[in-house]
Amino acid sequence: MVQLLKVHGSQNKFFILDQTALQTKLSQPELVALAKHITEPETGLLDGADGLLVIDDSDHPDTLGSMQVINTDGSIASMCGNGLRTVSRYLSDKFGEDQFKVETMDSDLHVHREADLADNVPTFSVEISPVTFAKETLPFDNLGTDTLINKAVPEFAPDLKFTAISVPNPHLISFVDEETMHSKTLGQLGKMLNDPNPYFPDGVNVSFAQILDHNTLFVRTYERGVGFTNACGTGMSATSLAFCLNHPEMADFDELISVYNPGGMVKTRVHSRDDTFSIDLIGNATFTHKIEIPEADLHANDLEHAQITETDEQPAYLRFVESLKNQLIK
Ligand SMILES: N[C@H](CCC[C@H](N)C(=O)O)C(=O)O
Repeated sequence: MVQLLKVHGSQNKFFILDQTALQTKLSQPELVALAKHITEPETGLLDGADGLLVIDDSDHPDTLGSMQVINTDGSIASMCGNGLRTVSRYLSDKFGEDQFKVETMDSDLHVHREADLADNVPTFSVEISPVTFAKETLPFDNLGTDTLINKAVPEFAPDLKFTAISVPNPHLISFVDEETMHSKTLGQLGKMLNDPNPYFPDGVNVSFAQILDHNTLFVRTYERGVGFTNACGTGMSATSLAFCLNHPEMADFDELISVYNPGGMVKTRVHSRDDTFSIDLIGNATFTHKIEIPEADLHANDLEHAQITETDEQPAYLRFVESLKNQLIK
């Protein structure tokens, strides 16, 4: 029997599979097939999820493992901020370390355990980097510019300004008012830029942000390869950087920024050192279910015999979200 986990960061939900626990690791096609199946709301497990996080060994210095990110459509992402917090907790529990690195597609990222955000809400801080604005790194094209920083793009939306950042997965960000936040614009733009289009050939995660107060945002994201999620860790991180760059009167580098989202809240801290940026993403790493399944069934992508045990962490997380509402209302 093999154990998988169902986890979330700000209720951006994932399944975690640790390849090192298998007699025979799943092949890449088997991993992609499993990701597309297990995350399906109807035919998957536990009403599905926003992706599959695959943990494996790493021989890089100071790392305790590697993370691969597979979206619900089977596409591979170079990074996942909410997911990396849950992978960090898994590796921390497995090896008894609280500060280490995790190998990801583009770089080995520093992670460490933080004090719990609330009772029974385990919390981690993860490094989001490398950060670039160059169009080749997203990639984007046909926008008449090599970098897109707080610029109008009428082709996207008539009266919004946009910022494009890769962290290193691709993000397109716009600061909007309440009415625009709750309009159909985000969904329409997210779909347009993730269907075949002349601007983002690999697609892009699209985030709308509302400035609530000094160092305080609300962010909603339409994710590449997934669609709307409760939160997008790399999206909230990239948006925090855009916040510091585009609204310096409302946001401070090196200070904690509270980023509320439909799934809860995370904190970010944006660092700028001689023209390179990185972001600390701090938030919950909640494990909601343990799943036991025969290894052969995993290879066969057969979920019929999965045995599921719920943990006591989701009620604790919901109490944390409830406490936020009181904070926000003040
Ligand atoms: N959909 C993203 C990957 C997951 C990122 C998100 N879930 C996060 O927490 O950063 C992409 O294709 O770039």
